[in-house]
Formats: sequence, C-alpha cells, structure tokens
Amino acid sequence: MMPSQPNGRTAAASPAPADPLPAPPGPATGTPLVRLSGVRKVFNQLEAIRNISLDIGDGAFVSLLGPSGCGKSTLLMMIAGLVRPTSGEIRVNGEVVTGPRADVGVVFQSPVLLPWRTVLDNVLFPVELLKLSKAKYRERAMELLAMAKLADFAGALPRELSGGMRQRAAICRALIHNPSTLLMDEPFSALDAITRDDMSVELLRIWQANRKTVVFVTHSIREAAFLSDRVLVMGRRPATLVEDITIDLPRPRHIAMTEEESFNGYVRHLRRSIEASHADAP
Ligand SMILES: Nc1ncnc2c1ncn2[C@@H]1O[C@H](COP(=O)(O)OP(=O)(O)OP(=O)(O)O)[C@@H](O)[C@H]1O
Repeated sequence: MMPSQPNGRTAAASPAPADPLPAPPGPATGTPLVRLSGVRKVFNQLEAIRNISLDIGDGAFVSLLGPSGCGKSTLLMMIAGLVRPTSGEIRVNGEVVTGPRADVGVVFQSPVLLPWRTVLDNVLFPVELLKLSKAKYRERAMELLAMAKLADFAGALPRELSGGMRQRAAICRALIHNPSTLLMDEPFSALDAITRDDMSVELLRIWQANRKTVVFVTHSIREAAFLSDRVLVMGRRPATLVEDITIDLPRPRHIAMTEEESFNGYVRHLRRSIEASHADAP
C-alpha cells in the first residue's frame, strides 16, 4: 500500500531575489502556501468542481492528475485567480485570491510568447505589466535564461526556437518576478516523448534551484509520478479529490528511475486509482 498522507516537506532557503520585490515567505511558518476551502465551480448548469479542500505546503511539487474534462484546468485557473469559484475560498500566501497575483506565475499548455518580441523581452513582459523597472530585472532575466540554457537565444525571436525552447522561455517568464507559486497547466503536452522527458528533468532542476511551490496539471500518470512529491487524483465530474498520494522517491530524479520497480509501483497505483474513480462514468 502506498503512503497517502499530505506532504509536510518545507522548502530550503530560496536564493536571494535579485529584485526589490518582497521575498516569498520562509519555510516552516505552519501556514500552507496554497489553501482551498470548500471550493465549488458551476458553469451555467454544469457542476465542474464539487467541494474541494486542500492544503499545499511551501516548496512542494504537487500534481493534479485526472483524465480529460475532469476539471484540472478549472481548479488551476481558480488558484491563478483567472476563474472565480462559485463558492468556497482560495488563499495564496494567506490572502484570499480575488484575481491574478504578482506572487503567482502561470505556465500554459501553449507557450504563447509574443512573436514580435525577442526571447529576453518576452521574459521581461510581466515586469512591464507590473510596472516595475525593466533595467532592474534584466540581469535576473539573463540568469534565468542561462539556467534554462537559452542565454544564446536572448536576442532571438520565438519563431527561431524549437517548441521545447519556447516552453523553457515561458517558464523563465513565469519566474521573472520571483513568484512563490508556479502553476503549470499541461506545459509539455505538445512535445514529443524525448523532449518531454528532457523538459521534466529541466523543470525539476529549475524547481530545485528556485524552491517554488509548483502545482502541475497533467493527465500523464508517468509524468505526475516522476515530477511530484504528491499526486492528487481527481475523480470524474463533478470533480472531487479521490486520492492524495505521496511519491516517496529520492531526489534528484533521473529518467532512468522510471524503469525501476519502485517508480512503476506508483504508476500502477495511480492508474488503479484513476480507473476506480472513473469506472462508473457514463
Ligand atoms: N468556461 C467554461 N464554460 C463552460 N464549461 C466549462 C468552462 N471551462 C470548463 N468547462 C467545463 O468544465 C469541465 C472541466 O473542464 P477542464 O478544462 O477544467 O477539465 P480538464 O480536466 O482540465 O480537461 P483537459 O485535460 O481536457 O484540459 C468540462 O466539462 C468543461 O467542459
């Protein structure tokens, strides 16, 4: 039987931000970074999400896993402040979410870079939206691009980049203003299998260097098991959380680990959990 208790890990100290923004809260405050209380979402007559309550600890990597249409993106967009819950409450850093927040970065399925801007200017775009000084953030942008192995492409236009490179640039853009929380909605789903594996390892490297709290939406069981500290399995619509599974595999993780029995045990367990929760779906 797999362990299925909430993850209580706290983050290592974040590197000092190279900007004047308030630093993310330190570890072990006792307060979860993201808290959902009785969250429900109804679209017209359709109940998409039913009564989800959930705490996500500071620095955790948590995946929302479930089949297409179960409500994963809706839940993520509510945490991002881009969709309002019908009832219930969402808090990030202790504050009720009422709209998009500067301490939350979002990475969408498609990288949506502005085609006429260079990679560097795309990464700096949130800085402009937040009316912060671009000059102050330039160095940080170059550091992020170097971390994402894109330093040589800072002056390139998005069309000169591969899909994987564009998605890495979008991740840099989401990190530029040093948000404490990174929300990712199936960011690798358009990539081929090899690039997807490479990007997963890359994301874990970036996450470990920056110690963000990550909420990652996927319908890939393997991807969820490989990346996460904790996988939340979502049941069919109206979505509820059917299982909360701690992935107790060592870090740093390497793709070779996906061939090990311990990894495959988690994959089998997650698959059974999804199958059981969707067995009587119409
Ligand atoms: N703006 C909207 N208006 C009406 N219904 C919506 C809206 N957004 C989502 N829904 C419905 O809510 C349900 C959940 O959709 P959602 O996109 O959150 O699922 P998902 O699990 O992310 O799916 P996928 O993996 O295919 O992206 C679906 O039945 C969808 O049709």
